[in-house]
Amino acid sequence: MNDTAIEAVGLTKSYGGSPAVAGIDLRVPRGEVFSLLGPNGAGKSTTVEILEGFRRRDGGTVSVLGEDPGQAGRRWRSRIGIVWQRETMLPKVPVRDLVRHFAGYHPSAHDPDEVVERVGLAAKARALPDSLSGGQRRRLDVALGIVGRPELLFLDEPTTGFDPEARRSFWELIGDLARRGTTIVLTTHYLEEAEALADRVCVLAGGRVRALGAPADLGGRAAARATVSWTEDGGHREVRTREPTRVVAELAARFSGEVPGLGVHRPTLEEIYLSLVSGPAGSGTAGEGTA
Ligand SMILES: Nc1ncnc2c1ncn2[C@@H]1O[C@H](COP(=O)(O)OP(=O)(O)OP(=O)(O)O)[C@@H](O)[C@H]1O
Repeated sequence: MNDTAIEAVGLTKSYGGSPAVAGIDLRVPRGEVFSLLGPNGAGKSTTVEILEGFRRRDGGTVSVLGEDPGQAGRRWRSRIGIVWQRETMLPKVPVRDLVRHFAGYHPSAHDPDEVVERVGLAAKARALPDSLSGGQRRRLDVALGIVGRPELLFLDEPTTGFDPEARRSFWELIGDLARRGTTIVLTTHYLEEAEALADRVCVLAGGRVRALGAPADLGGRAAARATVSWTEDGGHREVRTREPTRVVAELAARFSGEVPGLGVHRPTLEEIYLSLVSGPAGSGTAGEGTA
C-alpha cells in the first residue's frame, strides 16, 4: 500500500480573481496527525475542501488515498470521515439511531453504541439532535465523522464549544484513533490542541505555506533562546540564553539551593505562530517549504 495519504503539488484556487490558495505543496504520510493552522481567511478550508473533493481546484495536482478527489467516487468517499466546521442539517432522529444509520453506510464501521459512549453522549443517546447543547451537538458531529472507521479523517475546528473536560477526552479519542493508524487532518485555531495532537503542523497565511514542522521545532522553536528569571536583592532578574540548564545550575550553586522566584520560559507554540503570521505574506522564514 502506498504510504502517502495526501499529496498536493502546486495547488491553486482563486475566487473572482483573488487567490485563496496560491501554490501549496503538501505531503501527508499515512498515520500522521497533520494540523493546519492559520488566521481567518488563510486558505485552510479551501485547501481542505479541495482535498475532500467538495471544491474544484484551479491548478495543481492532488492525490488523496491514491485518487484525485475531483474524480473519485463513492467507494473512495466511504474511506474518508469528515467533521465539518459548520453544523450540518440532521434529521429528527435520536442520537443513537442516527449514529447507527451512518454506520450502515460503511462496511467495517465501529460499534455505534461504543462511538456514542466514546464521544461522551451515552446519557443523550435517546435525545434528538435539536435538543443538544452546542458542545454536545459538536460531539455528535464527531461521532458521525468517525463511526465509519475512516482511513483518513478531516476535522475542521472540531472542539469549538467544548468545555475543557470534553476537549481533553476528545484529544484522547483522537490520540487513540491515531495510534490505530487513522490519518488525521486537523484544522484548528487552538494552538494547544495542535501541540497536543499533531505530529506536524503547517502554518498557512495568504494562501501559502509559511512554516511546517513538528510543534516543538516549528519556526526554529527548539533552538530559540529561553528566558531564565529569578528574584534577587528584591528585584526581578532575567537573562535570555541558549543554555538555560547551565544558567540554572550556576544560579543554584550561587544561592546554595532554591533559587527565589525561578522561572524558565521557552517560546510557546502560540508565540512562534504569531510571529510567523504577523509579517507580510512570504516573510515567514523558518521551516518554510514543502509540507
Ligand atoms: N465561496 C467563496 N467565494 C468567494 N470567496 C471565498 C469563498 N470561500 C472562501 N473565500 C475567500 O477565500 C479566502 C480563504 O478562505 P478560507 O475559507 O479558505 O480561509 P480559512 O483559512 O479556512 O479561514 P477561517 O479560519 O476563517 O475558516 C478568504 O479570503 C475568503 O473570503
